Amino acid sequence: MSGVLEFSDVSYVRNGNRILNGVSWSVREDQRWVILGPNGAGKTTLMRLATGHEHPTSGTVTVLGSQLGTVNIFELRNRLGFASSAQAKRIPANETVINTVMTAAYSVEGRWNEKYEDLDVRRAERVLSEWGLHDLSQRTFGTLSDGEQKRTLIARAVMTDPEMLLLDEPASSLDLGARERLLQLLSGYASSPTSPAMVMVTHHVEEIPPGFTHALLLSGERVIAAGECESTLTAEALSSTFGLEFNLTKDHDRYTARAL
Ligand SMILES: Nc1ncnc2c1ncn2[C@@H]1O[C@H](COP(=O)(O)OP(=O)(O)OP(=O)(O)O)[C@@H](O)[C@H]1O
Repeated sequence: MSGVLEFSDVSYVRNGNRILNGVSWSVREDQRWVILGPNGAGKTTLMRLATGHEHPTSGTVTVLGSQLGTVNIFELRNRLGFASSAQAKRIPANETVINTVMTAAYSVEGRWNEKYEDLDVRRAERVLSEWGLHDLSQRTFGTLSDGEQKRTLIARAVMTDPEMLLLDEPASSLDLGARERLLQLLSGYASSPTSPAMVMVTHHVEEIPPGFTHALLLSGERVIAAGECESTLTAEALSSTFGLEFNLTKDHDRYTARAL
C-alpha cells in the first residue's frame, strides 16, 4: 500500500506563534486516521497543511506523492475530498442539495454556467443516496438542519472520487440521533476497501466511527502519540494529551472516556 500523506519534521509558525513543532506523520491509502487534541492544539492547522491551504514554516509535507511547494496546488487539491464547517459558510444558502454536491466536479461552490454531463448527475444522485440525502436533493442548502448540511458536505467531498478524504469535526454540534446516523455512515464508508484514505478531526473519542484504524494525539504543538488505535488510544495517552486523568473503555468498537 502506498503513502498518501507524509509530514516530515514539520513546524508551523503563524504571527510569531509556534503552532506545530517537529511533526512527523504518515498516512497510507488503506488507513483511516482520527486526530484528537485539546482546543487550539493545531488540529485544523494540520488539516490545512494536508490540503495545501497552508505551507510548513520548516520541514516538508508530501501529499499524494507531491511535495507542497513544488506542485500546482489546485491540481493536487482536485484529487482530495475535504469537508469542514468553515466550508458550510461558503455554500450559497439558495443552492440546491444536488447542485451543492455536483458542483464539486468543477471545484466551485455555487452553480453558474458550468456544463455537467449525465455522468455527473448520475454520480451526484448515487452519492446523495449513499449519504441518506436522496429525498432532500431539491431542497436548498440554507434550509437543511446542521446534520443534513454536514452529510451534504461529505457527499460533496466524495463526489469526485478523492484519493484522500479529510473531515474536520464532521460530528460537531449534532444531536444524538444525527451524530449516530452520521457515525454509521462514516463507519460503513471507512470499512469499505474501495474507500480512500481518511483523516478525521474530532474532539471526542465517542465520535470515532468503527472502522477507523489509526489515531494521532496532538497537544502543546507536538504529537503525543500516533499509530494503530489499539495501541495509541490509551487512558495514559489521553491523560497526557488533555492534562486530566481519564478512564477509557471500548465496547462494540466504540470508545467512551470519563475523567477520574
Ligand atoms: N491567523 C492566526 N494567527 C495567529 N494564531 C493563529 C491563527 N490561526 C490560528 N491560530 C492559533 O493556532 C492555534 C491552533 O489553531 P487550530 O485552529 O489549528 O487548533 P485546533 O486544534 O483545530 O483548535 P479547536 O479544537 O479549538 O478547533 C491556536 O492557538 C490558534 O489561536
